[in-house]
Amino acid sequence: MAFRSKTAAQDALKRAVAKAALEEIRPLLTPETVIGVGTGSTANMFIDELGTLAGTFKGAVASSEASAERLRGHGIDVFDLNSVGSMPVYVDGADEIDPGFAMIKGGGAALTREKIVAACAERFVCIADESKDVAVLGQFPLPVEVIPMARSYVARELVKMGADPIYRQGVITDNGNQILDLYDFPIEHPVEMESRINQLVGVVTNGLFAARGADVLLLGRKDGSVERREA
Ligand SMILES: O=C[C@H](O)[C@H](O)[C@H](O)COP(=O)(O)O
Repeated sequence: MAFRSKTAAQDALKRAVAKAALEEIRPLLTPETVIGVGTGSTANMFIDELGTLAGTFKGAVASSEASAERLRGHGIDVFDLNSVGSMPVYVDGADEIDPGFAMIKGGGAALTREKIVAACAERFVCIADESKDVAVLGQFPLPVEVIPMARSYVARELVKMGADPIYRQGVITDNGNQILDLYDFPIEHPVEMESRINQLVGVVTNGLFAARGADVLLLGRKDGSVERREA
């Protein structure tokens, strides 16, 4: 998976929130601490910052093979989630976040592992540039990870729910599954919609992180500042 930002200016905002995230979690890091680490261009910048503290904490659980590789490249030990108990914090980006701290994630197809690792963390720190800050979720297409043989069935069911699912061709998730993206699908009630879509047979999970949203948002502003919001 290659993650790129559209502009150098956007990269600067992501770098600023990545640095802010490191300061946010620094007090939690002890030689016994394992933290959860997300996926994407913003998470990559966080991993690069985290690399400066490699050796001062135990390690990380990664939400994708790509992040695991990057963590190891910085000398950070990567643990299987099954060998780790609760983690104090999970740090990850988002494709959109609303005022209630519900998010759309999965633009990089890592949604399922992200949701699992986030579920095991006491706090979710979302790191994002201000373009991700929206009043209503759904401008960004909502990803739905499906078991390959169920793709057409799930797509038909999603159409009945008023969505316009598009198969993300050529993309296989780290779990060996496929992605349907729901375009032009404004989401007024994210908790209900997350649950409704997840109940379709063949859906592994969807990219709404609403029942378990973020706890802290670090938002990079165009003026170079980082705004901190807490749920
Ligand atoms: O599957 C990818 C993840 O959900 C990312 O956290 C999300 O797409 C945001 O990525 P980026 O930081 O590259 O905008």
